[in-house]
Amino acid sequence: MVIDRTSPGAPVRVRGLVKRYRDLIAVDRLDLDIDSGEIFALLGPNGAGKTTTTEILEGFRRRDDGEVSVLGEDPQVAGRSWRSRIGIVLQSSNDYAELSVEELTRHFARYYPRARDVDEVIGAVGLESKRRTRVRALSGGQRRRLDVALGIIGTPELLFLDEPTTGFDPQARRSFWELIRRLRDEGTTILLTTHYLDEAEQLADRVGVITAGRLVALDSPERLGGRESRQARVRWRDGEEMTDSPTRLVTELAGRYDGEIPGLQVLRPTLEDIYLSLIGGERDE
Ligand SMILES: Nc1ncnc2c1ncn2[C@@H]1O[C@H](COP(=O)(O)OP(=O)(O)OP(=O)(O)O)[C@@H](O)[C@H]1O
Repeated sequence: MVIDRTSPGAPVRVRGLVKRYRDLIAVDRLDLDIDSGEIFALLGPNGAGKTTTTEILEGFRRRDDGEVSVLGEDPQVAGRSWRSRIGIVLQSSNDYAELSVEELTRHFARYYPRARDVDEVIGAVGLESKRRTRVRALSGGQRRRLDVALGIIGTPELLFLDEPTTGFDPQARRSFWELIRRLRDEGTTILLTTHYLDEAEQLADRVGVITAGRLVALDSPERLGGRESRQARVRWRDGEEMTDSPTRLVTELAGRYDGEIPGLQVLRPTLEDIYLSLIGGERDE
């Protein structure tokens, strides 16, 4: 199914967003644009303001200042039809312990004017074999997958994913990533918050890093924080060197060893290395 977009312009546009909790400034004049059809990952340490920001975008929290437009409307006043165009992965399934996977998914589908096919969605999250199982008998990771199913059943134009793969086994994460890419390819815009940097690397078209309620970096995972121009670490059995030109060093080493360089590794900074340097963390090699 391909999304038919009714609102022109960026699906998410935030200008000067401020949110205070008493004397704590949780979001501090944040500007953010999320483009149509992209996967945008919002990263930041615990307490950085990610949940506050997403919940303001979802219309669940009020802001103190700034402008927010989500699918062309102000989430603070937007109504039911707007809500049916966004998807949120909540931990909803826990509230329906006695329903089966299929019953619950069908139940949610009825709320949406453009619901996806129930069987297709259950298949997409890999729960076919649990179709008739009650929610209370699902494992933690299976429940989370069901939550994802409930978040996408309405064919949302904009999907919010808050730490979606917590508790997934590695295989389930891989197939979840595939599903998310497929949704993006169909035209869904996705806002992802995650503490898994490999997930952001795998999925995100762009990454924004926030600390203390402010956006401190914004770029593609490959370019974030000048990543592509950082030095590489060349490591081999007998040594290690930081260099701007790893190819030249490796060629030289190959000559030195007359062929295979024992234990050769060329290491570029990972997204996690870059992230930690951006938020001021240090990491031992
Ligand atoms: N309802 C609230 N009342 C008071 N303070 C709050 C409330 N919600 C959040 N905060 C504070 O606002 C700041 C931002 O919290 P938020 O939940 O947005 O962070 P986060 O980036 O989502 O963190 P995490 O990665 O831990 O989920 C924190 O210092 C938090 O203690």
